[in-house]
Amino acid sequence: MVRLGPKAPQHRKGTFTDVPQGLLEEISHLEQILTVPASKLQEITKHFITELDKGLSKKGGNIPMIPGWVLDFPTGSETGDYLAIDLGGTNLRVVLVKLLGNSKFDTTQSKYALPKHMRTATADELWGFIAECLQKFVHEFFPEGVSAPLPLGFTFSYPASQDNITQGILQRWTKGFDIDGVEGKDVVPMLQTAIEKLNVPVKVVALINDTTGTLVASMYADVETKMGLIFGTGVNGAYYDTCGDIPKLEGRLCDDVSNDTPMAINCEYGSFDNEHLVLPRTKYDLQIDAESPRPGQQSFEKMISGYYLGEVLRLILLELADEKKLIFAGQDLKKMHEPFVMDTSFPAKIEEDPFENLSDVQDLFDEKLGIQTTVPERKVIRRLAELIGERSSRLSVCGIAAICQKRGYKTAHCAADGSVYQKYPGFKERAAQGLRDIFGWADNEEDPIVIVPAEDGSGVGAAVIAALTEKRLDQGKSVGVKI
Ligand SMILES: Nc1ncnc2c1ncn2[C@@H]1O[C@H](COP(=O)(O)OP(=O)(O)O)[C@@H](O)[C@H]1O
Ligand SMILES: O=P(O)(O)OC[C@H]1O[C@@H](O)[C@H](O)[C@@H](O)[C@@H]1O
Repeated sequence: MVRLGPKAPQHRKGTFTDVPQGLLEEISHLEQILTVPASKLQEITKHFITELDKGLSKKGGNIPMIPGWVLDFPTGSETGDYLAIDLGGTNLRVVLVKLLGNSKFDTTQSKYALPKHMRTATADELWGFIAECLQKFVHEFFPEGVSAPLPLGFTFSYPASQDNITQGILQRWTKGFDIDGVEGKDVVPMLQTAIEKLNVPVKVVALINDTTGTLVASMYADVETKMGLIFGTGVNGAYYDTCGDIPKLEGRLCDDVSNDTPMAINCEYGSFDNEHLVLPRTKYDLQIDAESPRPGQQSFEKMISGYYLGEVLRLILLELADEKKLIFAGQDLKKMHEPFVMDTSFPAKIEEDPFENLSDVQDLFDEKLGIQTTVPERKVIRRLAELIGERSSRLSVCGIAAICQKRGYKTAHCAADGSVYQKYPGFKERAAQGLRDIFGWADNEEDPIVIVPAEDGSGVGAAVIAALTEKRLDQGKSVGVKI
């Protein structure tokens, strides 16, 4: 049988014969609560579809389903020079995009790690940090200065409501952010003020979510693109609906917009199942939620995204060591008690260890946590990382399947970005298997719906959306609700 598309990763060949019975029993319990069978994926997807519809209704629901005011498909012939910034959960990027037309583009970019304290800094510190990064970038790449302010596409990777493309009212912080004075406010004037304070010749012309940018950038380069996806610090999906299928926009659209006018939707589906009806949450997920700055929010994201995967592993290991005294006897666990001390590269590196004695895992725990591990303990650590990684990959595709079934896509290129998609070992193969388990495709055929690497959504996507917006404004067309 020839199976096309990625295959599930090879499990370790080693055995668990040297693992003590008590620990074996714990592992089999954890395998039970962390494994998501095909039937469960199908049940979750079914509920996901009703939640997507609810988000577009007048009444609303758990999933925000934010109209992104991108009312045209990219043609691939957009041209011009645009600046873009991308405020993600881990990094700030500044990108200069030259749209060359013919689906081609050239980018120049700089990446600035968000200072660790930024999640709980003041609003002025946040906007000031971004304006300074912009100032450095413009000084470096435009040393002679500019004749007119550079148009900027501002990619803001948080749920922001928009009545038009140059507005973004932050609904709530996610990914552990908790900065006062921003929620409920329009972030565009805040950034523009900070830019003007430093006399940086830049004007914000569009506010974009990174996932909408991913959708548009990928469609600019590949017309088969049906959705943009982020599996990074956070998780999200974006796709094009049509204005006539968005009940909550009824009576709010301008005359130049008809029922079949496309509308990019920033789903913000990290909040899926905040009512806890279908997701198989464990006590570790409940603890992460309770201890987060926004308990009760982003239930789906907290089970699967980059910001949290290492934390799930840490909580389980801590329970096995501290409470059950089954591992790390006599070790100093002080470091391991630090919340979020394990970022997602931790389980990723554990799953990547190619050695049967897991010597890379030994080094990781020794260097990062000061913990000496035995071979049986490392085998348990490895199995836990596999369970957490596989659960994330499989749950992650429920949003993809729900959008495809809602829109009736029989085939699709689903453009994905983010470090978990790009770097987490086995994510791609496990995600592809999850889609097969949901759709039950025949074994001897190519997968009709595939996850493909996205184009640079927060850079090129922001530039293409800025170009589409400028074109609409030049034609006197609307880019927001009826005033
Ligand atoms: N090797 C890795 N494998 C999987 N995830 C990783 C790896 N290294 C870092 N990460 C996670 O990826 C997330 C950063 O995602 P990325 O998409 O690069 O940034 P952003 O979310 O700011 O756009 C962080 O949560 C980090 O824990
Ligand atoms: O690119 P990042 O930082 O991983 O963000 C992914 C998603 O993270 C979610 O928490 C945000 O609400 C979304 O707006 C965002 O798209």
